[in-house]
Amino acid sequence: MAAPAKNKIFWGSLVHSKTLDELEYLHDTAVAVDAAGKMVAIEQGAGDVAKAVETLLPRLGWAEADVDVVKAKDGQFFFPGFIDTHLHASQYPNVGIFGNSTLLDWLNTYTFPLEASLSDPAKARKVYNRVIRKTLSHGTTCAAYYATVDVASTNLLADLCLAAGQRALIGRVCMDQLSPAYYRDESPAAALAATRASIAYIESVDPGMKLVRPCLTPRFAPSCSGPLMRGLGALAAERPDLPIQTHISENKNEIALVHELFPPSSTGAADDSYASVYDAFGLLTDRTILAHAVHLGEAEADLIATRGAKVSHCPCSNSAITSGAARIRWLLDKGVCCGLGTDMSGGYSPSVLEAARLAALVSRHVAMGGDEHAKLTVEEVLFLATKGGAEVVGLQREVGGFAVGMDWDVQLVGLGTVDAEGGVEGVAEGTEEDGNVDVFGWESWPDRVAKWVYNGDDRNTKKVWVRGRLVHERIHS
Ligand SMILES: Nc1nc2[nH]cnc2c(=O)[nH]1
Ligand SMILES: [Zn+2]
Repeated sequence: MAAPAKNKIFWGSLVHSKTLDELEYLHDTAVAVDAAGKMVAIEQGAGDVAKAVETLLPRLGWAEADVDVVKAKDGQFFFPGFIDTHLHASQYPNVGIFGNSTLLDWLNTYTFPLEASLSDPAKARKVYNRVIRKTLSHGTTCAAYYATVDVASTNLLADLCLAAGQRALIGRVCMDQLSPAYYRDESPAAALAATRASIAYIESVDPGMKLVRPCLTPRFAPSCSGPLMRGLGALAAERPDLPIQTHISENKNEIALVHELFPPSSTGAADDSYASVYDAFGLLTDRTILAHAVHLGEAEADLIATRGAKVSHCPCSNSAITSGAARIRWLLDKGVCCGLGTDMSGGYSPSVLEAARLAALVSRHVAMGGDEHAKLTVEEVLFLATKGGAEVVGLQREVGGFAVGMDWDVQLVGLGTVDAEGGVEGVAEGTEEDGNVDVFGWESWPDRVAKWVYNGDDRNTKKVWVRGRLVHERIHS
């Protein structure tokens, strides 16, 4: 049996987003985290870890023996865990396998056969365990997962997230049309019953939805009939505590298909936009996570902003399967809340840091198209990866930054050797385990963070906690 959770005090440098375009650097800072994983005190400027502990213990009424102290080495920093706002756990074995396909042929060729095969519980266990471990090792403390149509394996994903300690939204995929007969819900009623069954199971294994929560998941408009979307809209109204996730406007052929399948005369929508289809079925809400949003028109982007729906930007996937370049600055300027998604396996990388880097690069391609204002900074992509993502998944009060009352969902980042003190014991400077980022010691903190964003990887993610529980540690940390 696992040892009971203890109170903890973390000490060192902390970096997090203050606003979209500003990072805050807190040095010589101690954070007290109670046994439930909540930050209960933040103390700056004690001078060293011992003095910080000495100050905090009597104030909190904690005995020294009941507290674990975790000190970041010089040059290391605590950073909020990443939020992956869109990924398909069931597609993980296919990362990197997409050839020259685009969305609709990619789904039929690569994706549906793999997802269908995960109704084999042994295979699902293997795939889900791997994707959880891999994303944790890249600092993803919270993931908005799509599982498959199959209820049992969807429920298994929730079980495995709980066991590994990863915070997650778990979506049983709803789809009752336009996929092969071997992989779809039999009817709208069957899809709704299966969704309810999965919700009930996930609530039973994590009653307070402390770590995992069910997420209503109409795959995307083309694979859901009108009656299924209407039923899901009704369920969304019945359960205002549950998030909703789907795809929107990723690929031009997909959009043409939506126009064909859902003319406004069939839905009662105000116009023929993709967003209006979801809106007509009650699925465009402030709890809705819309992945991609690449080819939105002006009016539908305004509708998304008005409804308070959120966007998951997936630059790796949008580039890999040549969907297009999403205009994130344009969406942010409209007040649309955005986060980042790896969208495995449309995207090939499990890393939200990579997604941040690609968000910066794709924004430069948008800028090269004529809109200089489109460029996203290091500060902005890190905001999307953490605070923005937290709001996208509806957990902005719990995670995404450092504040009393929030949960300790945090990664410890260590860059290449800074000096004898900051280096990692047993790791020689410039070796593979030292990582891809070389820090010479004269860089400012913003420059170090920029080097991490552009050159970092999982070797820099030394430790990861969710709700105060250590859920990943590199051998050399
Ligand atoms: N990228 C991506 N887009 C989709 N649209 C519908 N299903 C999918 C999916 O699995 N991946
Ligand atoms: Zn997707």
